[in-house]
Amino acid sequence: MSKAAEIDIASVSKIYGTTTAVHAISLKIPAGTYCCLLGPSGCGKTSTLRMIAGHESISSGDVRLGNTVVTDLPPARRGTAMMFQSYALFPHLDLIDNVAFSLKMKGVEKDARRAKALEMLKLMQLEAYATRRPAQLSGGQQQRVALARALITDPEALLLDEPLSALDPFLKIRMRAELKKLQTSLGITFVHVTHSQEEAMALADIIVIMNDGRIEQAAHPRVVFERPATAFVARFMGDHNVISGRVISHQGNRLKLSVPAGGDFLATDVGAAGLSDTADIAIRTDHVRIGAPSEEGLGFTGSVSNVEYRGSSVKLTVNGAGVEDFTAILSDTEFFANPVKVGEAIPLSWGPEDAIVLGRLTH
Ligand SMILES: Nc1ncnc2c1ncn2[C@@H]1O[C@H](COP(=O)(O)OP(=O)(O)OP(=O)(O)O)[C@@H](O)[C@H]1O
Repeated sequence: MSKAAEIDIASVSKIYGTTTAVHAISLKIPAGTYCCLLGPSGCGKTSTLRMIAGHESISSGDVRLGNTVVTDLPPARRGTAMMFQSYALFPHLDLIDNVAFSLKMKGVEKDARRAKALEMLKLMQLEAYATRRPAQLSGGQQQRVALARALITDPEALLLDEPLSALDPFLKIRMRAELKKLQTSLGITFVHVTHSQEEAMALADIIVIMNDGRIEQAAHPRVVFERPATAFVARFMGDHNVISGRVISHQGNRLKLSVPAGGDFLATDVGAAGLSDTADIAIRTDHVRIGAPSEEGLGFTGSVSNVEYRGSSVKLTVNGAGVEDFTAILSDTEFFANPVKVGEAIPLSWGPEDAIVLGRLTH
């Protein structure tokens, strides 16, 4: 019953006056995918979403939905529905009529559209409020009405602009699960703009990480986490130590990096890099252990500058070998078996597969 559509974004740019907000991005979002556009404020996520929706003109390039080029189509003829961050509900209508509104415009008969609207409200756990007006709801409830209203049009793709940002933390997590369940049961393509790494990791089949109007990486969350493509992705997703230095040797898939006034580090080149005489490597914080390395370059000795207890884990910050604020996340069991203190000098190490060479975007 679902009618999902692939979204094909081909060399799409957005220029506002003298600002290029989106630089010729290309991306294919397969039909039925939950896609999160993730990145810092101003990176071009919302502009990209609004160009897919048709609420913003496309400066150059094309957007295709299924087999249709929608670049010049108005929003209502694209087969997409957008859920806005500002809920845009009608203040004088009750929830049922708000949600049923687009069906009314399509000429759907009253009982049928009200029944469908009530079904959508039930999906959002709002049936008890069906006869209220939007002003009698909390912000979070209003947002769920907006979601119900977008979905009632039976879109091929639902576009969501920061849909969870107005909700309190508990509701946010509950609604996050609801969104995923909804997307899975409807089977349609969701494109969801978010600032939150955690939200994107929890929801997405594809995370698209944007920076300064460009796509740094588009991949499954596990790939993004395990194989960040660039230093930006590794830093933005967190849980990696990113070290920059000068390349002193590169043999097979093994690279040796020298940090100015510091130590040498080994990393595995997984093929992403277009290497120059400098390189960035990423080391997973949760794969670092206290202890001497098995091989020179797979660890260093440094001074503990901070110890942070996190319940099931402990976060250590260590300075040494020319690296500031190197992070190691140890399990609580591991840490408390041999606790260390601030100011102590400790050896840290990791395995050859835990340090990878990062690529760089060529613009
Ligand atoms: N209507 C506009 N006129 C001029 N510049 C704009 C306009 N809309 C956005 N921009 C600029 O384009 C860039 C990208 O904005 P966009 O809203 O797409 O980013 P974003 O990643 O969604 O940011 P946020 O997370 O803060 O919403 C920013 O530099 C922004 O200032």
